[in-house]
Amino acid sequence: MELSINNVTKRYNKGKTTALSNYNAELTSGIYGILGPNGAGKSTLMNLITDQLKPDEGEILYQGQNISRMGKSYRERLGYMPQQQGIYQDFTGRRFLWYMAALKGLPTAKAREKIDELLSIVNLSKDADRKLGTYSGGMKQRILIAQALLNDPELLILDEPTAGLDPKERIRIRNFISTIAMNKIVIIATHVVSDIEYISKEVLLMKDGCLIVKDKPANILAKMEGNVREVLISESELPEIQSRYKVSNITSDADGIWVRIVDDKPQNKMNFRTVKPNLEDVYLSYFQ
Ligand SMILES: Nc1ncnc2c1ncn2[C@@H]1O[C@H](COP(=O)(O)OP(=O)(O)OP(=O)(O)O)[C@@H](O)[C@H]1O
Repeated sequence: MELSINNVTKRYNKGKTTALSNYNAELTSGIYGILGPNGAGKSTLMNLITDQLKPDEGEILYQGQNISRMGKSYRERLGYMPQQQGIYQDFTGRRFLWYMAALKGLPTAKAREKIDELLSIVNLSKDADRKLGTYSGGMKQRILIAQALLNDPELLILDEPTAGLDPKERIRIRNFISTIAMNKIVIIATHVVSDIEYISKEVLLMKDGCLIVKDKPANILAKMEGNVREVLISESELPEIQSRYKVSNITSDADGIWVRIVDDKPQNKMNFRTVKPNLEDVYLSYFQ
């Protein structure tokens, strides 16, 4: 399986806004985390990969073929979970999956088998006959993932799969995604670092429509080694630290306030100690 994004540029507003600029990436099976702040171009990239938008320049190839020319044979291989918008509140979970199976053209016998299997995988068998309007945020996200899996996709696109969820639900969704990712290209767009930190084969950092980093999380973290520090300070020192450094975390305990900063050469006499970087630190160093 191979998805190639070749020199793709996408503009809006009659060319005045460049949402994606000369984007290049090769993706093979595994989980890819696309990380970037609001407006970085993640949704534009998702819409291009799902062939809902056409590039102004460049092309996207799946197994060497231009996806725009593959039409139905591409859609049959694609599963897409869009950002959660008004989902059919009066449908039960099961009816929603039947409806989506019909839209995807699944034969009835295959749909029946698949719907039961997926309801069980996303742990909604017991709630399948309740209306979606009564589902929690996490249950809605899980039924949306289930619909994206109805056609056994080779390519699974998840746009902000944990939006609006509490930390417990977020962990559950993240673990769930990593269990269904076998033999697929899974692309997760998010601005929540913890969604992808431990499950991604590669992380793609996006800024202003450009791909600025594409690498394994371990390699990205290795490059930050030595640049993340902690220091114990008193409350009165906090404003100066905050104005001088990129602060990635503040915690207080009985001894004072622990501040975590990202900086390669802190110009301060304080007792900084070097700590192991995490992806939050990386995100901060690029996006603050
Ligand atoms: N339909 C549109 N018309 C005009 N400009 C658009 C349109 N869609 C997106 N843009 C602009 O393109 C840029 C990239 O937007 P995009 O929605 O792809 O970013 P994003 O990373 O998905 O952001 P978010 O995390 O907020 O969803 C932004 O400057 C945005 O304002």
